[in-house]
Amino acid sequence: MEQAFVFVGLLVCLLCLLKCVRLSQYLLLSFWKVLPRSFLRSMGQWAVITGAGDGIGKAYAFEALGNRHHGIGCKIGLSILNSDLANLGAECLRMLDSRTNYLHLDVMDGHFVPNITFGHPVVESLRKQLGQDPFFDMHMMASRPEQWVKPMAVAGANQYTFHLEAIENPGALIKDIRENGMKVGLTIKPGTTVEYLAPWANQIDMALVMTVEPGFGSQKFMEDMMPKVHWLRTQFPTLDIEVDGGVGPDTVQKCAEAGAVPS
Ligand SMILES: O=C(CO)[C@@H](O)[C@H](O)COP(=O)(O)O
Repeated sequence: MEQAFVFVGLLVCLLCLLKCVRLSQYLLLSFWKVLPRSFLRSMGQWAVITGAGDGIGKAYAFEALGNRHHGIGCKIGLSILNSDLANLGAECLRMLDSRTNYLHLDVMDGHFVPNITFGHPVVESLRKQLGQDPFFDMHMMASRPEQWVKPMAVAGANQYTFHLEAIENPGALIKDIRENGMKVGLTIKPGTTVEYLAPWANQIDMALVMTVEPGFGSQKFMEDMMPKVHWLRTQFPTLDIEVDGGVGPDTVQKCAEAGAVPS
């Protein structure tokens, strides 16, 4: 008899716990406006980036590949770098219509990399045109990434990814990004050892492995960067890993097999 009471009590506790979890998820999705609902629902997946280097059509095909039953099962974030920048809003809408999971926005300052793209004013205009839902993943190829945290947050960025090579004190920058309501990404160039990410891996939301020299789209995928992805997956099984540069239908499987998608 006593055991029956204990069993019923445990069952009631389990049901209450389940209700609490569902209530907290509802509250998180309903009141936490920092991230779009669609992204909150997709949290915990893995991201692979492709530019439109081979034309947006091919990138769309790649996006479909990523979401079809090819066993890849990761998020696809199309880079806007190679799109028609004179029609950026329309190009972003086309990418969103192709069901890209998020938009990868490449910010280049002409100093950290030998190229210039756009800054927070463009981000603000895109946010106004595209609405609050699309997730903006900012790839900051800038020498002073600490300078742009607040302007990008105010403009409507959701994730702020900075280069380890560009900062003396990643911890302070990580703190500032979070205090400005954005997720934190940390990235390394092909020439940087992946182990340098380790001290920060538990403080960030995503690690980005560059598979091209940052600065330009349409470059050749550097397959020798895949051991970095494998190392990250092995050391940090739950960390979001993003691969960026020359990723497309012919290379995405290599990213997945290396660990950009959890086993
Ligand atoms: O950061 C970069 C280039 O520096 C990337 O985000 C590229 O924009 C990706 O374009 P593809 O290499 O896929 O064409």
